[in-house]
Amino acid sequence: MNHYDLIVVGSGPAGRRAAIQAAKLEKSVLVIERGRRVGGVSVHTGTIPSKTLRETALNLSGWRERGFYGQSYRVKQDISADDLRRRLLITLDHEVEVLEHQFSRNRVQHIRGTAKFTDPNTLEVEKTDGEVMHVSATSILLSVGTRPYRPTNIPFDGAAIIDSDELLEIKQVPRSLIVVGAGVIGIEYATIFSALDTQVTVVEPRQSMLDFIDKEIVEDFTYQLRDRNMKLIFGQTVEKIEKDENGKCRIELSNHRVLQSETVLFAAGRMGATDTLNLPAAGLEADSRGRLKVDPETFQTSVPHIYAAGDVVGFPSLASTSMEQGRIAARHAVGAPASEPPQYFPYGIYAVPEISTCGLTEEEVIERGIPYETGIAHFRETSRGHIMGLDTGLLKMIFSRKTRRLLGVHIVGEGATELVHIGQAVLNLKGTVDYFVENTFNYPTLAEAYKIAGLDAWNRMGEGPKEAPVATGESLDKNLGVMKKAASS
Ligand SMILES: Cc1cc2nc3c(=O)[nH]c(=O)nc-3n(C[C@H](O)[C@H](O)[C@H](O)COP(=O)(O)OP(=O)(O)OC[C@H]3O[C@@H](n4cnc5c(N)ncnc54)[C@H](O)[C@@H]3O)c2cc1C
Ligand SMILES: NC(=O)c1ccc[n+]([C@@H]2O[C@H](COP(=O)([O-])OP(=O)(O)OC[C@H]3O[C@@H](n4cnc5c(N)ncnc54)[C@H](O)[C@@H]3O)[C@@H](O)[C@H]2O)c1
Repeated sequence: MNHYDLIVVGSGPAGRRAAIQAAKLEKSVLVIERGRRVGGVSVHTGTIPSKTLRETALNLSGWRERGFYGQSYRVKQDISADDLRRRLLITLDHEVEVLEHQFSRNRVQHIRGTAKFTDPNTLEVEKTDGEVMHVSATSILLSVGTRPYRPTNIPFDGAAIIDSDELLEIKQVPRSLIVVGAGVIGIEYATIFSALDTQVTVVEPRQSMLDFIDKEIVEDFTYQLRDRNMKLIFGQTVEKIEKDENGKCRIELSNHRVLQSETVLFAAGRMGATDTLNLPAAGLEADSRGRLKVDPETFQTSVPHIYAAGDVVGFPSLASTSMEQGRIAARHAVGAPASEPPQYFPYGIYAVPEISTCGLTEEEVIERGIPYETGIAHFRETSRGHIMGLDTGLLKMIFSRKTRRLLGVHIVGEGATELVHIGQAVLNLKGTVDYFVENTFNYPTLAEAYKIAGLDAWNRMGEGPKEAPVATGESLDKNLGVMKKAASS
């Protein structure tokens, strides 16, 4: 039986970053992946496919040019599911190739098979041809990710009633789509298909959506969706989903309203993929959603040499944060602990339009009793916005009145997920409103919105002391706190 310094189960963002980190520290590393190709949910059914689909939909539909040429403008008249898939396959191939090359040049071994514990240091790997092998390690990282939540009362058929994995295999772009669940996955796909002129209805049991995002941004976003005829139904649960005699999906809501559509996307959350790991053999137990509890600093489970990172440990469940968690876990496992991560990480929602945010929301600032001022810029106020034909897009910054420090940046609109990093840098470097007022930005750019929003806030805050004091008593550790809290919850 081969023994390794570190065995990583799952080759998604957490697993791959952990494996390469440990290999760079000259440790022997084995990655076990049950999927046909390495990359995890992120590469095969999650982040990369959904973002590629979004980019293809926006390009082929001519969405970005409609500000100039009108709502009926299209680059390609009839967009088929094959059109959407073609680019997907090329992107995925490239991603896998890059990853395999990274593994080989860093001497990370990887095998295909499903891993399960036989004891706390040994895993049995069942390969696809039925062959079974055993491997052991000094440390083990579980980065097994999640799969879509599929309740038994939903009659999934892989064609008309589908989850987010199956969406990538649809045969045609539906004329009408009901999305159940207004979480990040539901909203991203709902708005992507709406950009393809599919008639989209979203059903969400809660009274609102995306509650972790600044309310003003969600309101602007919601207005834009309704303005283009998307139907958003809040506060209603789905009682029944069935197919009628014409093959149409029929959905009954708790208020007895009946909706019909060609396709239903059920996107009501995900479950940790821990069921096949035989956790009891390692002395571990998952929660009711299949997730593992870890020490938020080190990502160790209750069995100290077994680590868990990525979506399997819960919120924020992002590829970006998963990679960082994997790196921290691997460093700890091989005796080279990482330093504490910066306070803030960004959150990007690749809906149409994009939303991105970093730091505290206005609601959180109020809750903490921090005296504050906001600065707002509309993209239509920027010259770049005029050139691009943008009539929507909003950037909002929140500053402490006491210390002048930036507390949060929130953006909805074109390029939000890229633009947010300027605000993130200022936040983590503890910058103030004066940074935006005193620095020159490239012109014409959308980044100019930072200048406009900074000036907007500054006009109400007035001149500050030459050396702005560093914040005291304003704990700005929301993001880090969230990452730690989630890992320990
Ligand atoms: C539709 C969608 C869109 C998303 N968009 C974004 C986005 O835009 N930005 C972002 O940051 N995040 C996004 N995410 C989230 C992101 O994909 C996840 O946070 C990320 O993939 C989690 O990485 P992970 O390392 O935990 O493992 P995963 O990527 O989930 O991979 C886990 C791997 O483990 C393997 N595995 C499981 N059990 C076993 C076993 N017993 N033996 C061997 N192998 C096993 C699985 O086959 C899988 O390949 C999206 C997710 C979805 C579903
Ligand atoms: N851009 C990104 O970073 C990105 C994109 C997609 C997914 N993700 C990650 O993937 C994770 C999973 O996303 P998700 O959207 O599946 O989950 P989620 O938990 O974010 O959202 C699920 C939604 O479904 C609703 N819901 C729950 N039970 C329901 C039911 N029975 N019927 C109808 N609605 C129900 C919930 O109220 C919630 O609004 C997220 O945590 C997210 O971080 C990230």
